[in-house]
Amino acid sequence: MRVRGFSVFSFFPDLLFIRSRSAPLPQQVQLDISSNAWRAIAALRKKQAEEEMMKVKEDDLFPATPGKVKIDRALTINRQFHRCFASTGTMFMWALLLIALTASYLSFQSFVESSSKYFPSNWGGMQWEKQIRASATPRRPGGKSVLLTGAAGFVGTHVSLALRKRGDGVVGLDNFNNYYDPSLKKARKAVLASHGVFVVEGDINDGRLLAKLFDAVPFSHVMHLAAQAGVRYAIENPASYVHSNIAGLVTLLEACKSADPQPAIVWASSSSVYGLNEKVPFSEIDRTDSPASLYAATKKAGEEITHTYNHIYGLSITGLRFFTVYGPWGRPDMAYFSFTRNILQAKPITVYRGKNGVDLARDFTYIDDIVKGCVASLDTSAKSTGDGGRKQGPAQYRIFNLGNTSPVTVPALVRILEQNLKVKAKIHVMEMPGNGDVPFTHANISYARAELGYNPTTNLETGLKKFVKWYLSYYGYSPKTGGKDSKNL
Ligand SMILES: O=C(O)[C@H]1O[C@H](OP(=O)(O)OP(=O)(O)OC[C@H]2O[C@@H](n3ccc(=O)[nH]c3=O)[C@H](O)[C@@H]2O)[C@H](O)[C@@H](O)[C@H]1O
Repeated sequence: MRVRGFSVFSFFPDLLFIRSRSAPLPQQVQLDISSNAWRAIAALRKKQAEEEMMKVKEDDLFPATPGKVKIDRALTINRQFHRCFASTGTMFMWALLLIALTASYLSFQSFVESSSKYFPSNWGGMQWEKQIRASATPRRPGGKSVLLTGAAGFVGTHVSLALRKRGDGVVGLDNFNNYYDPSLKKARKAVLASHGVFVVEGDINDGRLLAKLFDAVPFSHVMHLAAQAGVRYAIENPASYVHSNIAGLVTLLEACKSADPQPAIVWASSSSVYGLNEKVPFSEIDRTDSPASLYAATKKAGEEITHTYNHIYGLSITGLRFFTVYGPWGRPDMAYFSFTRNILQAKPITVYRGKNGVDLARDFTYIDDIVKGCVASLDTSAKSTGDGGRKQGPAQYRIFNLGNTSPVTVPALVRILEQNLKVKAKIHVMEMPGNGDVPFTHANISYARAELGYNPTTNLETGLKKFVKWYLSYYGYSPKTGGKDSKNL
């Protein structure tokens, strides 16, 4: 109880008074008490003795007889009130309580303010709402009104454009984070804007923003593509996967479940949920309980979480397991993209190899095929059955593989790039590090074929040719300068 050589009781003898009424003070504390404090205590004790005397007198004046019950009760309340506040010690306790309450209120206020600071509100206002509504309005009879998260991402941009081009209304949402070059995301946004798709800059974890969007527009569908992607980056930044792929997903589902009408939801899961599964090709009914990365684990968690919202709230859910999607406007963190950049800059590339020298293989799937699968999923999704946040009947729940059904090894991918770029790669081969990769992926797409009419038609040679063409034109690569005039390389 000592503060820098002083006793707290020296400053607040009432504290000691309160303490002394209940139990004797430890010797050390008693020694610390100044004579002023003792004088104050003596005065307080005298006052307390007088109060006790008063109490005895009142009890004598108003004995508890049947005829005087009313007066007794009133006086007793008065007396209790008096006792409660008369002692300075008790008053001190009330003051402490008041201070504590005020402090908790202020800290709550600052928590609320800091939460809204975390999600900068560069949204809202009449003009903003007008843009949202215009972008969400379909331009064909029976057109959909889609909220598309991750709209400035690779798959998000392509799906938004496809929907807009056929006359659906699309409002994009993207947080433009810096997982990879945000200028590429801004460039995609500009393309979308030129086609009349408005992209809101915001985070799927911002429940206020989501509520505002659903207030402004009765979205018929949500295409949820916002996520923390990348398998190996989860080693570096695990929290970002939990933030986007779990917390963000739940915040979005909460908004969807409360929306009126409830939208049907189509969202991006991943081939990585098959993890260490060795049965090929991977089928939707295969086990998915051995993820090899945190990314895979969060996508698997997403499948379970969406199932819960389907079961409890009647949300219509379609999960799409994408298989290593590639193409123009792609993701710079992916192998085909970073290999292209390095090959053009005459830098070495690292090609991982599996156990026993076996080449790694992926069921690389071209973006246009994926877009067709996404649009078909929206078109075949049933309505959600919930109303006013409550389920009114069973709702649709589906999961589809969207792959290409023809895996290609990573060295074969490099050879195709070399042919298209007309440059020989400097290849550094190393054993696959144990950081989340799986040796191969291979999709069985018969379910998607039957239900969605999904039919991938682009092989890796054709797809990479289109990618390289886009890459060279986007980055302004000129063979004459050896790429030295390229932007963002
Ligand atoms: O289908 C998915 O669910 C995932 O697909 C994608 O993951 P991956 O299949 O791992 O693609 P990607 O990184 O292009 O590596 C391709 C191959 O190159 C090998 N690889 C990679 C890098 C390198 O430097 N060297 C190398 O050999 C590497 O070992 C691998 O064998 C998405 O990124 C992911 O977000 C998710 O959607």
